[in-house]
Amino acid sequence: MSTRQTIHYSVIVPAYKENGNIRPLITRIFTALKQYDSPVPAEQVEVIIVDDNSRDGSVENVQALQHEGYNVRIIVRTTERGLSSAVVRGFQEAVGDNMLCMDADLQHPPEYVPTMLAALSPSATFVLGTRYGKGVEMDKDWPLYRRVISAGARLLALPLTTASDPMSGFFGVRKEAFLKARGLNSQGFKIALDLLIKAKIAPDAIAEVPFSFGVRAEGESKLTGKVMIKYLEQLGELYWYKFSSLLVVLVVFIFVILVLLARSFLGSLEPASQHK
Ligand SMILES: Nc1nc2c(ncn2[C@@H]2O[C@H](COP(=O)(O)OP(=O)(O)O[C@H]3O[C@H](CO)[C@@H](O)[C@H](O)[C@@H]3O)[C@@H](O)[C@H]2O)c(=O)[nH]1
Ligand SMILES: [Mg+2]
Repeated sequence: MSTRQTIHYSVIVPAYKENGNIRPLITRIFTALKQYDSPVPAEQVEVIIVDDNSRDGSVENVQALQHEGYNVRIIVRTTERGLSSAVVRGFQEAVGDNMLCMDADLQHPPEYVPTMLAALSPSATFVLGTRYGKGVEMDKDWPLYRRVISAGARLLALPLTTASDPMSGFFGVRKEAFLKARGLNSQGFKIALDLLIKAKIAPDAIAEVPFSFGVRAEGESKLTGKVMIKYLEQLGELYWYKFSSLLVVLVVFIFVILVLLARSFLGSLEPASQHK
């Protein structure tokens, strides 16, 4: 049995009404970790499900998995809701220094968990599962409207980060980098983007792991129009966060130029007034 001291890796799974997906998710994660070539030992990994009071049997399901020896626990929130804040809560509760976030619905392949966790290191403080890497593609069954939304959202984030897929919900971060982030936006869906900017992750500290984004195994997506509006609000906040100091410098620069121009203009008028 693992003790807190031996846990170096924490997998955080935000979940809302995902009972049907929990068992396959947990068993597939640990099966992958128990493979002989897994770069990460299964005994060093805990899984934390952050559930927003789904009351769909998820708690009982997790208890059954615990009895079978899986290192998984479930946090049930009753006063808060939302994907990003659930992820932040999971990161705060995590014992491991290497933390991974993944969806419950099996769209993020559990077989990638060992590679994603192993990609984190003191120099690679952020790992991003990317759907735009070499050799991968969105699942061919992904509806066109989702591809269009995803491409548009990605385009709007281009000025903010060099990461190829900052919209991804499959990502990891080192605890020390997470703790540096101030004022995380816990309203939206895009916690990875928020972290990349607010934890000031340098481009060369981002490891990217290409993966193919599957279709949801069970249940329904929670990506609604409201969530998309929240994303636009989040983008506005991040643009301000990142570029407001640049704006101040620009305004000061323009002001100095105007003062210099005014002085030289007034200077050019001076000899004429002296001849009067
Ligand atoms: N605790 C909690 N979990 C939530 C909530 N809303 C969603 N989740 C969980 O968050 C995960 C993703 O939710 P989905 O509803 O499956 O989202 P999606 O539309 O498939 O979006 C995914 O792909 C996007 C990229 O296109 C990602 O940006 C997004 O983060 C997510 O991974 C699932 O495990 C879901 O149960 C919530 O309010 N509370
Ligand atoms: Mg999904």
